Amino acid sequence: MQVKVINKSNNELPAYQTQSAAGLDLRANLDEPINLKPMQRMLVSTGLFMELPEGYEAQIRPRSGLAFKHGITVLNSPGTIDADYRGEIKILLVNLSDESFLIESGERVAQMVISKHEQIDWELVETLEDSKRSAGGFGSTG
Ligand SMILES: O=c1ccn([C@H]2C[C@H](O)[C@@H](COP(=O)(O)OP(=O)(O)OP(=O)(O)O)O2)c(=O)[nH]1
Ligand SMILES: [Mg+2]
Repeated sequence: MQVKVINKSNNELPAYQTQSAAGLDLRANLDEPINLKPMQRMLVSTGLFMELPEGYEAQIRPRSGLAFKHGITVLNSPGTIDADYRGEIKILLVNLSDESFLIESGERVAQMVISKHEQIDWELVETLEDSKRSAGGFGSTG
């Protein structure tokens, strides 16, 4: 995959931490640490620019440990990176705890899953084929 990295303080590419991990951990790439106050949201730089292959997307997701221990999550989770996006990958973090959280440059603050996806063409019809579920939703199965 084509990747351009503009690093401020570290030059590690996002990496899978274990052999079969789905997510590549993303590191904050900062001039100076960010102190994220309770309920504050902030766009965090990664220094990464990518060229995803056509038909692929990347999702920016929270790290469970940060969410559990510190209430730090990705506000727009999962963030969507389009294949034609050429700008810097940014992470929209929010602090849902009642304590400030210090983000240092190089810290792994989120993860990115790269997946194949489809694009559809609409075909307008008058009626849809019925199914056992039909229009039942929102707990209709009990
Ligand atoms: O967490 C994210 C989400 C998005 N993006 C970048 C890549 C993506 O391709 C672009 C647009 O994202 P999205 O479509 O979610 O935002 P929008 O509010 O619909 O903006 P736009 O009008 O630019 O599509 O912003 C990020 O860097 N991080
Ligand atoms: Mg959009």
